[in-house]
Parts: sequence; C-alpha cells; structure tokens
Amino acid sequence: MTDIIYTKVDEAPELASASFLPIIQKFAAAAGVSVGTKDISLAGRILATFPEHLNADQQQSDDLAELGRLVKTADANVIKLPNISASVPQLVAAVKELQSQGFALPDYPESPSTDAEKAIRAKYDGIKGSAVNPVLREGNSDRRAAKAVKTFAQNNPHRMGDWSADSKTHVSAMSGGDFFSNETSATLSKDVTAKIVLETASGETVLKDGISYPAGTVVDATFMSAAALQSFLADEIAKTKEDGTLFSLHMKATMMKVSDPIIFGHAVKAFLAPVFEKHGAAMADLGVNPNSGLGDLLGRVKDNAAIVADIEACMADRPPMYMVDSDKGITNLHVSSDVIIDASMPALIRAGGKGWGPDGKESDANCVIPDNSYAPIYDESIKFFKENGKLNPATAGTVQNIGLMAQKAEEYGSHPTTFEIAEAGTVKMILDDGTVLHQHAVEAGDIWRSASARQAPIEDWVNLAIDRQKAEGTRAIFWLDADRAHDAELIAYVKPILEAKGVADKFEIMAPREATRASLETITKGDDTIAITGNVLRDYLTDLFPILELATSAKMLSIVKLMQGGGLFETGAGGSAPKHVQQLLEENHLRWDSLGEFCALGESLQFLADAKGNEKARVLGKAVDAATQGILDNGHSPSRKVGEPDNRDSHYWFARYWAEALAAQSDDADLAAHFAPIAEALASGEAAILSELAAAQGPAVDLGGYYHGDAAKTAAAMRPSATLNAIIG
Ligand SMILES: NC(=O)C1=CN([C@@H]2O[C@H](COP(=O)(O)OP(=O)(O)OC[C@H]3O[C@@H](n4cnc5c(N)ncnc54)[C@H](OP(=O)(O)O)[C@@H]3O)[C@@H](O)[C@H]2O)C=CC1
Ligand SMILES: O=C(O)CCC(=O)C(=O)O
Ligand SMILES: [Mg+2]
Repeated sequence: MTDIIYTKVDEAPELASASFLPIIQKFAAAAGVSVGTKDISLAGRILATFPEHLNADQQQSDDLAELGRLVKTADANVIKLPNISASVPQLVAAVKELQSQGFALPDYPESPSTDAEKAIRAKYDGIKGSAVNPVLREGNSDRRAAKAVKTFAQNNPHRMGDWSADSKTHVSAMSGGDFFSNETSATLSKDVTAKIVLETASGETVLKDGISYPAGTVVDATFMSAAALQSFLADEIAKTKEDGTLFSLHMKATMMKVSDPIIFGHAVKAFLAPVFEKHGAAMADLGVNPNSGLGDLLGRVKDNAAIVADIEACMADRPPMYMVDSDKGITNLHVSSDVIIDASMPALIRAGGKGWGPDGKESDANCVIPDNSYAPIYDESIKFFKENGKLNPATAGTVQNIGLMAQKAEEYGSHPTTFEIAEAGTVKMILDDGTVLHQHAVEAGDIWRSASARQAPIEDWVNLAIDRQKAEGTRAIFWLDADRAHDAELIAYVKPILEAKGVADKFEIMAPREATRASLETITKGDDTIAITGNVLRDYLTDLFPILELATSAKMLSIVKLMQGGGLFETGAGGSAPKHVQQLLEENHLRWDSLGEFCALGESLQFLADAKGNEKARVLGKAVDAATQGILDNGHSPSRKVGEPDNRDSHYWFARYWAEALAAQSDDADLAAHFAPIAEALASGEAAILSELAAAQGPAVDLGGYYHGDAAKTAAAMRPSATLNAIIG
C-alpha cells in the first residue's frame, strides 16, 4: 500500500488528475512519499462488479471494497475526489459505452423478471446513486474555507445577483403527509436485531429481515404519502402558472437513491398528468418509467405521433419549466441527476433568485422541495435576502460545518430500509423481543423509510464540534429541531456531553429555520459561526454557504477524521461538474478549479507527517500551502473562457510555486537542493510552457470515451506542454 491514495474518479476532476497527479507523484517521490491510485469511478466500479462477464485481461479489482477496509484502519491516508453518484440514465449510458468498447457486460434490466435478471439488477443497484461516499466516510465531516481562501474571496468578491423585495421566487414544501411530519424515532437501550414487515388484509410480507443495531442507536421511521405528494405537485403546477414563475423541482436523487427517484417520477407524472391518463397503458408498453425522467420518456414515445402531439399540447398548457440547458431543450425533469438540490438551490440564490427558462431568459422560480424536513433552510435564506438584499462577499464572515455522517448516519444509510409500498396496510419495525418499535398505516405507493445513527458516531460528532469551537472561538449552533422526533433523540445525546465537558454555554441549539437566519445574520455582520448538523444538512450547507461566500464549493477544505485514526481528505464540497467536460470536449478548455485538491494534498501530507513522523512529508506539505497561497495571490486560478488560462495552467503555476517553496526552505537541505534546479527549470520554461498550453486550446477533443476514456488520449489532451512534461517526466 502506498503512503497516500489518490482516487481515480470521473468527469472533470479525473481530467484534472491526468495533469496534476504526475506532478504530485514526481514531487512526493523526492521525499520518499509514494502516491498510488484506487479506482472508484463509475466505469471502474461496474467492471469490478461483473468479472464473470469479462475476459481475464478486462477484469478489474474491487478497489472500493479495498478502500472500505482501509478506512477502518489507522493507516488510511486517502485523497478522495468527487465521483459520479449515478442515476439510472447515467448508469445505462456507462454500461452502453463499456459494451461498445468490447466489455461483454449484461444490459441493465429495466424490469427484471427471471432470477438471473433480478440478480444482475441487484448488482447494478448496488453501484447506483451515492454508493461510494457512505463506504468511505467512516468518520464525521469537517468542512470549512481555509483562512487564505476566505481572505482571497473577501479581497476579490465574486459577482452576486441582486435580490429585490418583490421577487416572486419562493420555496414550496408539503404541509403534511411527508417524511418530516410522519417521523417517529427511538433510541435503543440494548443491542437488537429487527425486521420490517408490511401487514395487509392478505397477510404479512417481510420487507427486510436481520437488521442489527447496537445499543444506543437512534432509529427513525417515516413515510411519504403518495396521495399527499400527488395533490401537492398538482397544486404547485397550477400555482406556478398563476404566479408566472418557473416550475422547478429540487431534490437529491443521487444521495437519496431509493426515495428521491420515486418522488421525481411522481413529478414527471404530475407534469404530464393528462398524457399519462390517456396513454398510460401504451406508454407502459413502450417501457416508459417516469422515474427515469422526461428525457428517457420522450425517447421511448418519439415514434408515436398521437402521444407526442398530446405531450406537446400538455407542455404548452403547463407553466414554463426551469431548464438545465435551454439551448438543447433539456428541462428540470429530463434526468433526476441533472438538478441536485445541494448545488442547484445555492446557484439560484446566488443569482438573486433567478433560474433559466425555456426562452433562454432568467426568471423567478417556484422552488418545489416536496419534503419539509430541510426545505425551511432555503425558504428562510430566500426570505432573508428579500428583506436584506444580497450578501456582500467582501465583508461576510463564514459558516463552517461539522456534519454527522460516520457509519452511514441518518438518511445516508436508509437505502436498504426504504420501500415503495405495494399494498395498503401497516408497516411495522419489530425487534427480536417482539417490541414494535415503529409502525405506520400506509397506502399503496407510499414511500416508507427507516434511517439510523449510531451512538459512537454521534458522540464523535459532538466531540469534534467541541474541538472546532475551541479552535475557532466563534458562535456554534447545533441545527436540531426539538420538535422533530429524530432531532429530539440527538439533543438527548448532545446536551449531557456538552454539560459533562463544561462547555454548554458555548453552544446554541436551534431548529434549521432559526439557525439559518441566525447564521445569515452572523455572517452579514462579518462574524463567523459553526453549523453543527446532521448528514443531509451537512451536504446542503457545505454548498449553500460556500457558494454564497466564495462563489463555489470547489474551494472548500473537506476533512474526514476517520474514527479508527486514519485520514480521508475530500477535495472541495462539490461534484464532478459535467458541464466542464462538455466545454473541454468542444473547445479544449477545462475550467475545473483544483483548489480543493491543493487544500486536500496539503492536509494529507501534514497528516502523514503527524501520523508517521515523516518530517519530509511535513516539508512537502508546508510547501503545498505556500503554493496554494501563490496561486491565490497571483490570480492563477482557471478562467471560464476558452483562450484564457485553464486548469492545466494553474497546475503549472502550482508546480512552480511548490518547487520554489521547497527550494527556499531550510528545514530539509536535501529537499532544497533537489528542488532548486526543478524550480529553475520551471521558471525559465515559463514562456514556452504557457504558449504550449495556450496553443492546445480551441479545437474539439477526443478522449475515447466519456465514462471510460482512453488513458493515452486523456494524457495527451491534458498534458500538451512538451517543455513541462520534460521537467515532470
Ligand atoms: N463528493 C462527491 O463525490 C460528489 C459527487 N457529486 C456528483 O457530481 C455530479 C454532478 O453534480 P452537480 O450537482 O451537478 O454538482 P457539481 O458540483 O459537479 O456542479 C455544479 C457546478 O458547480 C461548479 N463547480 C463544481 N466544482 C467545481 C470546480 N472544481 N471548479 C469550478 N467550478 C466547479 C460548476 O459551475 P460552472 O458550471 O458555473 O462552472 C458546476 O457546473 C453528479 O454525478 C453527483 O452525483 C456531487 C457532489 C459531491
Ligand atoms: O454522495 C453523494 O452522492 C454526494 C455527496 C455530496 O454531495 C457531498 O458530500 O457534498
Ligand atoms: Mg454536496
């Protein structure tokens, strides 16, 4: 095992790695630090899952499983880049691409009937959605902007859209029948095994058996009523039309991979309700599954003129939709993974409450967020900006986050215990001693789910919050709602720990809506605060505040202090930026900003130094921080436009500042001597390197694949400077 593992991922961050990783490996090797890779890309995970379908030379090791074991040890030192959490359309596209490259993978069975098909489907479902993060995140989350990054953002504030008091943009959430209002929760007093059953007039069906939880686990259960959801969606479509806003749906179909695609499917059905009423049977025959989105649906019905005409008539009668790509006609409802709430709502708020309509113009929007558990944070943010105007990034303070996520905490771990109910009845969670822990009366189509959080991760999370508050000395708020079943159980853990450690006076506990307002007031004054949250709010807030404060969450420091002593360093807090790949393919410009990678690398080297007493790693790490500072001070982050410096240029500057800092330091004379000529070569090669990089931009690029590109083609595209390559080797 190498000292540091750098993950192989997908899309923009993987393209950036083709340029950046050779630099890291070259520099680290000089200090005797080895940096290897493990493949957690979507294509890699598919190949690792089906060895029996592949030739020996095509088979791939199960790197995710290996990393899953590693993160449970003190030896882990992993730099994790964002990977695709695949929706079904993405998964199907990746399988098709691999098949076209000669990998004899089975098709994704849309409606499995035989046992063999069901087994294949189960394997693919394991790859789907957020399948990597819950495995690797064996610790809680610490995300914040590094001081240098925050200071840079204050000195170079990004542009923000203006908010006006009469903006029609607003959030709509269900007022009942949702996960929020149906939740029940209990903390277990002993180790248990449990089963989940559905009791109906015709008997009992076991939905899940043999679930085990240790004593102290907080176990929740709840459900979303399909009827309540349908009537809510129908109302919101009508209200959007009356308001003259854009209809927009925001959810997390990747991370909530079982429940949210079903909710998304309800929205597709609601939007095209008259078409489904009239042509439902014919569409089912064509294989239409609304959960796969409008894009898939339109492809399947395109040869049936009657259906197509009715869809057009229906769409003409509907309110305009918020668009993913208005030039290409891609709507909010095309693919469930195109609009992901953690990124989409902050972008809309940053823009002053505007979304793109089908006419290619900006417009106010009705932001439909069906479940009311976390919708209030966006609702309150929008109200705050309507009252106070946009945030000023030049003077705003910062909101850091400490997030509970270890060991599949909360909704993260709910996938195996989420069910679309087939028949009306009662769902019960029954413990081995016969106790009925939770029960809900449900109707066919309701979505029932159970989530849990274990004691050790909860305690670790509270302690991490205490450490961070001590380090920062700022206001610190637990975003917990005493009136919500799950949160009340967490509060029962939090308060005694704070009291036992004598720090209760340093912390506040507030429901998400109140905490949103308090945090916005705090940063508006220029002060800082720490948001201590559950898993979903961790996800939402670590995009929301960075996108408002720094323009993007790509610049965040994202540390996972693994509970067994290892370190996991995530890069940024955002995703794999498909739009960036599109731009590279069209005009050979990659606007991906690797600042998250720079920050993670510095932390990883520092951790190696602390954990293994590796002093050379410490020297390398300090120099990384100097290089990151150099990128910021000298404005060498990538530009968005073709013809201007991009990701590759920023890597050149990073290498140069890194080498210069290593050459200049006096902690390790050998390293200084080693890097002096490299720094010199990078400096004297500047003109040649920058002109070689610039010359590459403009034309379209062929990478030999989207999900499983050709390594040589990718390297050629991402390393176009012969002068730089000669220095890096
Ligand atoms: N930890 C993980 O592994 C995560 C994975 N994902 C996955 O990523 C994919 C895309 O998700 P999506 O919600 O669209 O979010 P992304 O964060 O990928 O994209 C949203 C926008 O944020 C900006 N952005 C993000 N990262 C960077 C960066 N490093 N440099 C510059 N700009 C950046 C881009 O804006 P612009 O286009 O204006 O330049 C981008 O279009 C999905 O498959 C999702 O599942 C998402 C979140 C986390
Ligand atoms: O796991 C995922 O799908 C995405 C997670 C994410 O968005 C985050 O951790 O910020
Ligand atoms: Mg996120």
